[in-house]
Amino acid sequence: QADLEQPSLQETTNFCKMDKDSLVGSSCDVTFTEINDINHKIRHDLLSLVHSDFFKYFKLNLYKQCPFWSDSNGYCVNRACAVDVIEDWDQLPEYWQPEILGGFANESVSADKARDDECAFLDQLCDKSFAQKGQKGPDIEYCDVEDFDHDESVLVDLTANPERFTGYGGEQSSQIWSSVYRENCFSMNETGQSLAKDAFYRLVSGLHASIGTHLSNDHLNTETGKWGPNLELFMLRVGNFPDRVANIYFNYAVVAKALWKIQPYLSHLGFCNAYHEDVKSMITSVVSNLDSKIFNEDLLFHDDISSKLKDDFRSRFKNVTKIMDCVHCDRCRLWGKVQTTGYATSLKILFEIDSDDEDVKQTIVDKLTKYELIALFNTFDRLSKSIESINNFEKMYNDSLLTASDRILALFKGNNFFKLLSNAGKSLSSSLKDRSNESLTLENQTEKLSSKIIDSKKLDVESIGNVTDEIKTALGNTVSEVTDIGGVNISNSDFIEHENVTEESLVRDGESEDEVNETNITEVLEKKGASERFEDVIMPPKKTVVKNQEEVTGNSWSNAWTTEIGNVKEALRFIFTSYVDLPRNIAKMALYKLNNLWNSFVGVPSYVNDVDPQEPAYKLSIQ
Ligand SMILES: Cc1cc2nc3c(=O)[nH]c(=O)nc-3n(C[C@H](O)[C@H](O)[C@H](O)COP(=O)(O)OP(=O)(O)OC[C@H]3O[C@@H](n4cnc5c(N)ncnc54)[C@H](O)[C@@H]3O)c2cc1C
Repeated sequence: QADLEQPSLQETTNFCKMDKDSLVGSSCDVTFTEINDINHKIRHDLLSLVHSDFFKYFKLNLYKQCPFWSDSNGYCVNRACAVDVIEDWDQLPEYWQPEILGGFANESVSADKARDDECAFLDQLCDKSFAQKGQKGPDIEYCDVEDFDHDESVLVDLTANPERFTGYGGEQSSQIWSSVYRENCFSMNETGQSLAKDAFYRLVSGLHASIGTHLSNDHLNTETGKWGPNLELFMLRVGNFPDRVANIYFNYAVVAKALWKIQPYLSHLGFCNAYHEDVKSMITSVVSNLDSKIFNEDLLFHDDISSKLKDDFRSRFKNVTKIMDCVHCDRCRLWGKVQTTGYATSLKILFEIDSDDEDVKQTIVDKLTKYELIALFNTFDRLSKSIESINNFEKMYNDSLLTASDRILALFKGNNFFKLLSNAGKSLSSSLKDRSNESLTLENQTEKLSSKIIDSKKLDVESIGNVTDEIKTALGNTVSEVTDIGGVNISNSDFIEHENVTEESLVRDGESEDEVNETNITEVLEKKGASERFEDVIMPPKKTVVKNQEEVTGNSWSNAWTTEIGNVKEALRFIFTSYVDLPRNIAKMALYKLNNLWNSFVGVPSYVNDVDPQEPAYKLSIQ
């Protein structure tokens, strides 16, 4: 419900407002940017590591009863909630087979027996057993490590059951999350509690946010049936809440510090070198990029009083891991169990390996069960994947905020389009200058022509002056409309058909055919060689000179015939020239649109009127 009240993606800028150069937390001497850099370096090796045969199998009891309340209130029936457990032992690689490992002398051993001995078998996989518990000492466990050895436990290939959107939600998951957050109500009121309480909250919130990131990143698009990132969902669950994003980074720092801390003792362990030689080198290359300053665990529980707080912290976190047994969706339960076990292991390493005695440290690491180690590295991988996804989502988010003009700008910049456009602008402006010169010549010609007309026809001086002024204005605009925008010469006049200044326009502008002696105009133009000079001037078809009224009325059939033929010719000419003009018109339209976009981008009004000012160039005679 709270999510429904969230602002829409476009209304929020929280994602961008995060200061990535600030520290991840008061107990972390590392910035968000530094963690991004570390993650970038280790991502590949970490991924290979968790796909290795040692780290990809996890064992858990999927059918354990919820210890806190009756869980008969529902199951997740989606296919996506299901976990594919390993039932067919034969499908495992050869080196996992009992006979290869020498774990079972008798090949006829029953499948059940094999399952029972699975733990022993897995222990034999490595040079050193991770399952030795040693004698009972003080409780240093943050999760129930006995869980893995349960009769009903199943072996799961984590890579075959990715953590992603399952559709699990509603009251059931809400109940789980509120129980998890309720564990954060520490009863003690002592110094340091606020830091511990804060750390506890950040751990569970970071887990919650990391799960939210994965289900948004690997989300089922019900329309296309494809899995992929869903930015809108991510923003609703995580992206709009910088504190949630920060908590993922905090968890990353906590787990990374735990790995850094056990690094010297890991070298003592034989990680299945016989089967996967790279495992050790992959661990080294991941952990060697981590730094002790990434998280300072000493700030949390540093004196005797706080040891009580630590006990409280430990038992509360253990409860969180147990709450995972109440999750109805198996796939969610699997990953909830893996990750809470991973955090529990990190906390054990951080808060219990505090002795100065190297042997004690080594013993604690040696006592880590194989499943704790698997959970630890897989939890680190989950956080690493979350951080990678957050960075991808941020790119998607920024892209979604780009306006259309920004996109064009980015495109132009990326393709060095400005250079091209400026070159185009130069050639355009020079061609326009040429055209302007031609137009000025035309203006002179027209003026001379006008005076000729005045002389020859002794017409009203004023009306001819008007005609000339109109022509001048039209020609003047052609020159003045060359605008310089941001160093790019784009002429609006290019979008105006200035070829319009034709003999026909002279005729039209010069009032009626009666007043302007068309023959004289043509004669003058011919004398001046105008047709050579004004190559781009489209000459209208010669008008049919109507000689006298009698001929017209006397032969109306032939008149109609001539008109129809004229119309057909005109139509054919129109079709033909349309094809010829098509490429040029497309180019002009593109330039026109670009100019409009540019004008709106730089915030100036559009100079070009969308309405075509010209009269149609072709007119059919309808009688
Ligand atoms: C252990 C566990 C594992 C799960 N794994 C998966 C999975 O793999 N795939 C899958 O699709 N679903 C999974 N879910 C379900 C998923 O976490 C959500 O509960 C579900 O998608 C419904 O989401 P929601 O928007 O209703 O709010 P929820 O995520 O259920 O959150 C409830 C309330 O908690 C608050 N909140 C949300 N996130 C945070 C945060 N990071 N920090 C602090 N407060 C927060 C908000 O106020 C929110 O309204 C899992 C649930 C659990 C309990």
